[in-house]
Amino acid sequence: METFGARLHRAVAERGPLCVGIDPHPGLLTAWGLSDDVAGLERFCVTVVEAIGDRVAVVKPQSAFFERFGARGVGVLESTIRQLRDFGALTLLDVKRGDIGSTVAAYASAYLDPSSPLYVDAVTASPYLGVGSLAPMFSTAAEHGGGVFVLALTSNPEGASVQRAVGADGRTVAQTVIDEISQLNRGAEPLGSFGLVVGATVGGTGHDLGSVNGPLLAPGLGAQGGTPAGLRTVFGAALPSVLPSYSREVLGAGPDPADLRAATERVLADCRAALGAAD
Ligand SMILES: O=c1ccn([C@@H]2O[C@H](COP(=O)(O)O)[C@@H](O)[C@H]2O)c(=O)[nH]1
Repeated sequence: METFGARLHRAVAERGPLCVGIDPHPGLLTAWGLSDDVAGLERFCVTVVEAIGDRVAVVKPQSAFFERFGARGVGVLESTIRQLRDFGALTLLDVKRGDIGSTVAAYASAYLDPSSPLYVDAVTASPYLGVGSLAPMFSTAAEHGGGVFVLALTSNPEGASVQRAVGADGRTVAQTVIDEISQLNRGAEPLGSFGLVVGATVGGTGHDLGSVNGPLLAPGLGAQGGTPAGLRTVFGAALPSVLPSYSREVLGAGPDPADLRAATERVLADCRAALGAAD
């Protein structure tokens, strides 16, 4: 079975270093001329998937925007995930789960077990009950070729007070997370399956990302003010492992599929240039 790291490595080589988020904000539904209900949600998602699902390496639905419509919204999430798979995109569900280990095991079944209706290639996870509490996600991901992206240095300004707090061993909370994930990826080729979330907005933080050997998801580009040119300051030598992620910057170009594709091509070209990736 091919690991998530290997599948991601191949997808990025084929389609380029880009993740596009599906974040159906109420304001975007309105701007697209859609109703702020399940029918509008469904039309929004089908439009995005049909426009860019066959050309982006990773697509990241944001669970919150589906959950706000209850069971029917989650139904749309399920069908969106299935359609993305049919279009050949890797699916990363941004759901930021974390809990005590026995509950994390249930989250792992929900998202990383291929028999689940919400099965995706990878999820985001929160480490604030301890990275070790996420062990059931790591083991389920490893068993089924999935991936987990753990929050390290988030793009929002409030994150720093927790993530950059210094522990008794002199390391920040974020560096502890980085080091534990690096350990999980040790020896993996061509890339580990366990990633980190590091916002494109955080600037130079002095954290050592050089040994992660896994993907570094960089949200915060575009709408939150992060720029591809700024990625070098954030990631330094780890730049080749960065997976830049945009949501509103691309989605705001809709609803015309040609405009969504043009926005995707534009940000991809910017990211390739910033990462020094080949066309
Ligand atoms: O540190 C983080 C972690 C996750 N996100 C999520 O990414 C998108 C960003 O959307 P934009 O429209 O491109 O700002 C959104 O789903 C966040 O929940 C993040 O922004 N920062």
